Amino acid sequence: MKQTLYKDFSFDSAHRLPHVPAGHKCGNLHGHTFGVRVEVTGEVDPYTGWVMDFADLKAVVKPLIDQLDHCYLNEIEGLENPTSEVLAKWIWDQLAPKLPLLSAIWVRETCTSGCLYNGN
Ligand SMILES: Nc1nc2c(c(=O)[nH]1)N=C([C@H](O)[C@H](O)COP(=O)(O)OP(=O)(O)OP(=O)(O)O)CN2
Ligand SMILES: [Zn+2]
Repeated sequence: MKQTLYKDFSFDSAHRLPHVPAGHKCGNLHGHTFGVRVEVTGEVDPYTGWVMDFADLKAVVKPLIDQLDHCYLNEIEGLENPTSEVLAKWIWDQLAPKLPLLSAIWVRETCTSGCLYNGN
């Protein structure tokens, strides 16, 4: 039986979107408390009753979140245009080699806006 687990993280950072039309508010430097949800999908081990330990998931993801926290995202290699879409794929690319069961990355920029990337 396969099931999907998730763990939520957040970080506070600044960004601006350099490719928006002139006058677009997101071309200005601004900040968000970004939300990141990391999902893994796999078989539930019949003995442990879990796909993987939430603590092990956190141990893999937290160092990356710490790298993004309190920084100017545009200065990070690969995040020169840090839309939610670019950020979700960037996070996927960083985590996939370390999390074989990775099945989705959610990035939330505001209470009402976000992005889902599942590696396709
Ligand atoms: N497809 C995308 N569109 C926008 C992105 C993005 O990453 N991908 N990003 C932004 C801005 O960064 C902006 O900070 C968030 O936009 P928005 O949801 O419009 O923010 P609001 O607070 O104005 O939203 P409300 O509708 O007031 O909740 C813009 N677009
Ligand atoms: Zn923004």
